[in-house]
Amino acid sequence: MASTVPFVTLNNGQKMPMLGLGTWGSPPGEVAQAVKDAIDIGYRHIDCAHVYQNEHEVGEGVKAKIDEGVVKREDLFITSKLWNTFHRPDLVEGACRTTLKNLGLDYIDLYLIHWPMAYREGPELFPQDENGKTAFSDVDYVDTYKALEKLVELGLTKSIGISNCNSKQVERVLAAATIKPVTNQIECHPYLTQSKLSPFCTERGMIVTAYSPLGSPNRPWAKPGDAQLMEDPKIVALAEKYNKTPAQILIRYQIQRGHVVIPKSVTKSRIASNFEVFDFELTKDDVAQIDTFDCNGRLVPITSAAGHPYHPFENEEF
Ligand SMILES: NC(=O)C1=CN([C@@H]2O[C@H](COP(=O)(O)OP(=O)(O)OC[C@H]3O[C@@H](n4cnc5c(N)ncnc54)[C@H](OP(=O)(O)O)[C@@H]3O)[C@@H](O)[C@H]2O)C=CC1
Ligand SMILES: O=C1CO[C@H](CO)[C@@H](O)[C@@H]1O
Repeated sequence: MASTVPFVTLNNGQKMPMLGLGTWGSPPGEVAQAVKDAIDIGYRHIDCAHVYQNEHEVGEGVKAKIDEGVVKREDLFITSKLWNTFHRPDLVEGACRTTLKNLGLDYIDLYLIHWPMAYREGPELFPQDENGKTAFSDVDYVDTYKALEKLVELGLTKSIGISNCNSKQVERVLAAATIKPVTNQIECHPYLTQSKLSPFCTERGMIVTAYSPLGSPNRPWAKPGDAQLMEDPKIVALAEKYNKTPAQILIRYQIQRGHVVIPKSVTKSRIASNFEVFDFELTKDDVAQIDTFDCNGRLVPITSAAGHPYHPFENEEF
């Protein structure tokens, strides 16, 4: 029998498992099996997105485990995200229904605005102008958020939230929200600890979901010679101290900060070992030491959207 994961209670009372399976870059032909393995191991939370272009296969994995009777739909917490080309309020419901169709579900548990920047509406996920630059749209993410609220009323998603929003953007959404965002899903790991944005969100009743917690070694723009978080001697030393793997230290670090964490893997042994993080505790001093590794080392800077008026990491306070 698989072990269970602790939950956080969201600001609407919904329970969210603190550990989930990431699916960005999980390839066709592998991701359905990864989802099935994860559910067998005990994962109950899957992080998806339309732009990952694999929701159909994620859904196959989920369906297989529901059909086998391993889990019921209500045991699972499935997140998806609205891509940047669907921010115009009249496109939001259709985009969510497409995701539901791909996943083979009647509802999702959480729907996020993936980024605050809107891109030109149309069939391409990464539209470009005549100069090869990302083509923007001027839709305000607050208007998009108001359209997400309607999805809750329609029963298409239980909760809604935001992703990649800086503190000013969080404030703007909160000021307009009738239904509060439950989370801000943001990059978080020892090289980018989010020491200001994390408490800023939690003080406002929003959970932080930490993405790229292992340092996203397979991000497509990684260059040879880039620092590898899991190979950092300071993390390796902590792993040796606790007789754990570097990945387990990095996942546990997030959990002890009260963050939800969504490491990605398509490797069964790693999916399993990444789950073995509830049988040990980092000392307060070790958490504080990891906090000092921050070097503003952002791994997902979305430079392709440079110059967008809503780019969250340009001229941000935090
Ligand atoms: N909201 C947003 O804008 C974003 C959200 N995300 C979400 O967060 C998830 C996680 O972030 P992501 O950037 O994918 O990166 P992670 O930090 O989770 O790293 C994933 C990589 O680490 C490898 N890995 C996993 N476990 C281990 C292990 N125990 N030992 C060694 N290597 C390991 C995986 O390899 P392998 O699969 O081959 O085992 C994969 O290459 C995403 O998949 C996505 O769901 C991510 C980025 C942006
Ligand atoms: O979640 C993410 C990973 O994939 C996207 C691009 O393909 C990123 O923009 C995004 O942050």
